[in-house]
Amino acid sequence: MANYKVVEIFSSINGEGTRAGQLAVFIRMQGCNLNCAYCDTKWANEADARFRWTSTEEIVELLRTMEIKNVTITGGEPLLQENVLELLETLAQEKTLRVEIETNGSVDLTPFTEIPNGPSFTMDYKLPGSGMEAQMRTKNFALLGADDTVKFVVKDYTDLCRARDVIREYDLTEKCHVYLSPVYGQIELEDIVNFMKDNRMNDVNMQLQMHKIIWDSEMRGV
Ligand SMILES: C[S@@+](CC[C@H](N)C(=O)[O-])C[C@H]1O[C@@H](n2cnc3c(N)ncnc32)[C@H](O)[C@@H]1O
Ligand SMILES: Nc1nc2[nH]cc(C(=O)O)c2c(=O)[nH]1
Ligand code: SF4
Ligand SMILES: [Mg+2]
Repeated sequence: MANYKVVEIFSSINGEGTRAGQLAVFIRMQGCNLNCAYCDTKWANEADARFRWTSTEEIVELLRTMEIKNVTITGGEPLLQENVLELLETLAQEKTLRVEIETNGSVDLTPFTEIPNGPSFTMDYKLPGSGMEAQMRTKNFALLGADDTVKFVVKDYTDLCRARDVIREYDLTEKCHVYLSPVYGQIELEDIVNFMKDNRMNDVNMQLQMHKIIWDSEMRGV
């Protein structure tokens, strides 16, 4: 069976997404193909980041003992782990779990969206402020459904305008959940609200990362 490069596993409340505020187990995988200017987990992306090879069975066993329904697989970029499809297929058979993937928008979601009882996806669309927009795979939008989310992490006015235009161009609010989230500490929060009002951004959710409010913003494992 397969092993994965896991840099941390912890339980907390989910600080982001449609299940924000609910207990969740986080499985953070090592490594990423992007290098977003604002990334808050750069430490996990380094090639020499300390990871533990963790098997599918170990993960299933741990989740059973933790008795927490929500599982968020994140990173780094979790969908780049070799054999991660096996992990997702195995977790799909654990009927009590609700699995969510945080993914960076550059990875083809096709094989992962075909899993019966598979996970839900929170896919970032990386905006100009990240420096990574050229890597975005907009074909993924067609694969997303009502349980999935497209998330825009915004740094400034240019990012807000681009997010608005992408939401409109692909009619995202008709397909899935849509979130706007500030790059932590880099944009006035009320500017986001005013932009949403000015642009009549109905069906879009603004969201703050709750864990960075509850704990120190640099804290790991929360
Ligand atoms: C660390 S990433 C890992 C998953 C995947 N690589 C991705 O980018 O979606 C998890 C989420 O945190 C967000 N994020 C990273 N750094 C952030 C920051 N400084 N402020 C707000 N959100 C941030 C990302 O945009 C993404 O939505
Ligand atoms: N509490 C908490 N909630 C989260 N939701 C998404 C996270 C992530 O890093 O992907 C995260 C995280 O790191 N901590
Ligand atoms: S894609 Fe995600 S993990 Fe990778 S650099 Fe960007 S925010 Fe960080
Ligand atoms: Mg995080």
